[in-house]
Amino acid sequence: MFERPDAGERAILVHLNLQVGQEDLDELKELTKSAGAQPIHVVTGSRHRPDPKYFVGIGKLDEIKVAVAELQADIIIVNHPLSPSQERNLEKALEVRVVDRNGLILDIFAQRAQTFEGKLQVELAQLKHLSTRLIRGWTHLERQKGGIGLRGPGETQLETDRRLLAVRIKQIQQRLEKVEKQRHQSRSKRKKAEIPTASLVGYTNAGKSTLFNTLTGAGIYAADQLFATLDPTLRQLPLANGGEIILADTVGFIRHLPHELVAAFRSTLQEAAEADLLLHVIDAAAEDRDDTILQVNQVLEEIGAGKISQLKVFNKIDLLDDIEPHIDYDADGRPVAVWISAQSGAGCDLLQQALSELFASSKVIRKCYLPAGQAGQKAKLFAFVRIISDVTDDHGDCELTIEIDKKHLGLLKHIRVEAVV
Ligand SMILES: Nc1nc2c(ncn2[C@@H]2O[C@H](COP(=O)(O)OP(=O)(O)OP(=O)(O)O)[C@@H](O)[C@H]2O)c(=O)[nH]1
Repeated sequence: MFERPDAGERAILVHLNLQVGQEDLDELKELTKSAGAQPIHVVTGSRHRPDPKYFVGIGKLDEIKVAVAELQADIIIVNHPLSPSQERNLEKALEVRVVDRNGLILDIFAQRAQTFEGKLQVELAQLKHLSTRLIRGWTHLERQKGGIGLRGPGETQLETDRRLLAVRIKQIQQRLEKVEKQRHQSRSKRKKAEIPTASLVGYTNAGKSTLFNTLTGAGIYAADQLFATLDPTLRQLPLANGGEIILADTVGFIRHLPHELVAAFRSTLQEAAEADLLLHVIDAAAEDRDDTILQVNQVLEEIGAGKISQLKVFNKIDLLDDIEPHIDYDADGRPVAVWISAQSGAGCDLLQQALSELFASSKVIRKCYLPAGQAGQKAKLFAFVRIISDVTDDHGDCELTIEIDKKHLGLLKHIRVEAVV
């Protein structure tokens, strides 16, 4: 497993201007801090194409070597994906640990994951990342083995490591399958109960968890670090119109989220893909605000959630001078954006109002069958529903077509009911 950087680990960042696959240097600094390390120096350069052996050129390698010695760096973080052999060659040449951008993001995810499922997902992604980096003489698994019965007779170090990895990967996959099944079941139950779901999505650090907490009063971990949330958390949220929805907090998005992570978090992201509404939380004060909106929409496309309707939530307006909380409506009078501060709570009542408006049409038509002798049930129903038709036959059995608010559907649970489209 990865050893994660201890707090304050001194990191030199390496960032090249390449013709393709350009990454953002400021974001790398934020990611480094999120991992608990301290960016002490940046080495930049330009290359037409990465060097196959070291990723950087020989001249740049020397420059990094000098910086490592002078600044007593503990780790090099390269702002690009490295091949396993490039990572190894760099470590050998520089004699410090080298992590690429994907490894860094995996490390942050590993530190943040809080629930059982999140931890399993991260471990799986890490092991897969590691399995591509196993070579003869590689001793990262040294700590994990050595237990009696763990090493087979005549196995080389590499074979043992490979075998242990494969066993662990399989174990985790099996456990994840179980958890995913449970999540699927709980989603189907919610669907059956016709409780609409809204998922909070947004660029990492936009303020999703803070908003989730403000709206639902839950004590979820929110920190000024990227990716504070890795596990979706579900809460019931009563609306101003008397209805209710399920609110789901999801993992923070980021540009070029490593593919192994998208795969690892498939079930978590599925929560967003199956929502009735996406609350797209945006840091209104961020300089690259429009770009983050595009990046999030791109990830949503990738996970099959591109067509779900969105309510944009422009957050952190307390950091802007001239914006008061308000709702933006489209030409049809449908709320499309709400401007709020999740931290101070300003505008959260407007967000509630917008949600009530969006979920206002919660009435459904149902056909119910009441056997004779259940007049009491009928009287109860009359108080909550609009009766569209009421036919009683010779035996006293009754067939009713009713319009009922989704939130009162529970009243029908002891009666035979058919959905009427
Ligand atoms: N000034 C200000 N800061 C806010 C507001 N809302 C959230 N923050 C801060 O922004 C930072 C990120 O908030 P989170 O709620 O953790 O963000 P997130 O989108 O859940 O982050 P990830 O888990 O990384 O996806 C924290 O330091 C919050 O205190 C706000 O309305 N105003």
